[in-house]
Amino acid sequence: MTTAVPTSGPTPASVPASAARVVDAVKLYGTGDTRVRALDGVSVDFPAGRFTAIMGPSGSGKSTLMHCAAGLDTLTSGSAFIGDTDIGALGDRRLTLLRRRRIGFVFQSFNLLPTLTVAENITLPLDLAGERPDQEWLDALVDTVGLRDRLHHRPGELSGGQQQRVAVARAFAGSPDVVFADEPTGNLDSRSGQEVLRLLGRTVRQTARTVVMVTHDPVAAAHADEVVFLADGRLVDRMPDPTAERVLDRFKSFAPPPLAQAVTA
Ligand SMILES: Nc1ncnc2c1ncn2[C@@H]1O[C@H](COP(=O)(O)OP(=O)(O)OP(=O)(O)O)[C@@H](O)[C@H]1O
Repeated sequence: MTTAVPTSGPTPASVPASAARVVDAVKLYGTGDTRVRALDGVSVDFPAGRFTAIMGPSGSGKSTLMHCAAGLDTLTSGSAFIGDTDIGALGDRRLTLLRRRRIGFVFQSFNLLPTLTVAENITLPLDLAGERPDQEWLDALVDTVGLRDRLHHRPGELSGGQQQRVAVARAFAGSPDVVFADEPTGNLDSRSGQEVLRLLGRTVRQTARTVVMVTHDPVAAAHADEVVFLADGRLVDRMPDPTAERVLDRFKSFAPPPLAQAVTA
């Protein structure tokens, strides 16, 4: 894989100390006996220019936190900000525009359009937003993800790892304030997963972009600059400069025994 990394490119629209944050976030699902408190008063900031991992046992609220922070879902109470923008105060149209222009997404299942080429998939969010791509930035991104010789292929002709690298390039193509990644290595073998994680880490460190990644994998979390831990819908710890071993140790103290064993296995 090519290791070139874009060093220039457009500056994100705004670069405050926090690329994203939630304040006193509460999210309830259901009503009555079936009511679930998925987020129970979480306040957390995701610093600009950093790679943050969200970890916690299954059901601890990781995906809910990410979805609410990214404006894909709404909080029951509390606030979510992208930069200085309170996304709860935006109407549907402005929220859609904000998601298109200031947020990138990487999902476990790649979510590429099979009929489009790699090049078309990478620029799709920009095309939808009616924006012209910054060609220099795109060129550098394509080199970073190592897919220059695949630009005219379709996703079905690529391996899972290559498809996820396309999804990473797509997420960064519009130079968003923050890229949210939900279990980005969940469908990959460990070697391809490591490549994607290194790619995320390199892009953050060498271009001052911001990534927030949900994972249940201590090895994946160790690629981040910091790990925030959730348990039962609450923020229970933060760990700067994580290693897989320290993350696993900390994780075991939050997870019920069967889960801790599953992660160790
Ligand atoms: N749409 C929903 N309706 C009802 N309950 C939900 C919904 N989405 C999530 N929940 C519940 O909210 C809690 C938190 O779920 P969430 O998916 O955020 O956890 P998670 O930490 O991401 O879990 P996992 O690691 O298993 O993906 C869980 O108890 C879950 O069952």
